[in-house]
Amino acid sequence: MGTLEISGLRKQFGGVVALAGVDLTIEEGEILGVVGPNGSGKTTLFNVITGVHKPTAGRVTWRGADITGLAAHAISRIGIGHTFQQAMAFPGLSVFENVQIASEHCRHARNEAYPWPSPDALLSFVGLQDLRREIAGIMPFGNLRLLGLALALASRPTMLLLDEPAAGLNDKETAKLVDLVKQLPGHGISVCVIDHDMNLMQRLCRRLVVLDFGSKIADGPTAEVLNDPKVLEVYLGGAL
Ligand SMILES: Nc1ncnc2c1ncn2[C@@H]1O[C@H](COP(=O)(O)OP(=O)(O)OP(=O)(O)O)[C@@H](O)[C@H]1O
Repeated sequence: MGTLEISGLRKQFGGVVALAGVDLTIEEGEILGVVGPNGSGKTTLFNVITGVHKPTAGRVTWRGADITGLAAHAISRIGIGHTFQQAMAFPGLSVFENVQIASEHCRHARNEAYPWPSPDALLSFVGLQDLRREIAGIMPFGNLRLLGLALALASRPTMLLLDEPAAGLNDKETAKLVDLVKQLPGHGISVCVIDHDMNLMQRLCRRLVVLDFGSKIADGPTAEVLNDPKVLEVYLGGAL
């Protein structure tokens, strides 16, 4: 049994079918990648898992418990954290104050294996300890992304959903992010990541899922999925 199991997940916005009945398992300790063309349902999948949207049909279970349709704060409390495409820091506060507030807010979340006992420990993990007094709103974009990761980790998750974590980062910043994310399973945090960057996905994920028009069209080892003729044809127009 996986940590997070999704079955028959469907989400419609009026006449638009964003998810057309998706089955998906995220295993303990893995870094799973979800890819697909624009509009294929990736962000909707995250939004339904994290309680931003209620599904039209289907079921989400977490360690065997039905969590379908729970509110976002309840999903966060059981240990499913997420980052946003846009960094969600308080712009007028310092890096340290942002992480302190997030840590304080989530201090009752249960995660016995949580490895960062203080905001400074978290800042040290993401490499922002020397910038702890910087005002978040005037930080360069790459550092803001790292702060976004620290804020997500402050919720003491045992699973983290990352939505396009490397968008807008340069090669050096991306390498740093890859290094950090790859360490997460070793800290007891499973990861599911959405991104368009296949190079990034190959470096991060052993398993890839491909969505197309709200349906899963492939699920397996990354190299196999990227050579699947169906994926090449439907997702990449025949050439990767
Ligand atoms: N809140 C909403 N209201 C109406 N339609 C929506 C809403 N959110 C998503 N959709 C539609 O659902 C479909 C799936 O969108 P979604 O954002 O999940 O795709 P995506 O794979 O994340 O795309 P991208 O790669 O461009 O971020 C699209 O047709 C989109 O227009």
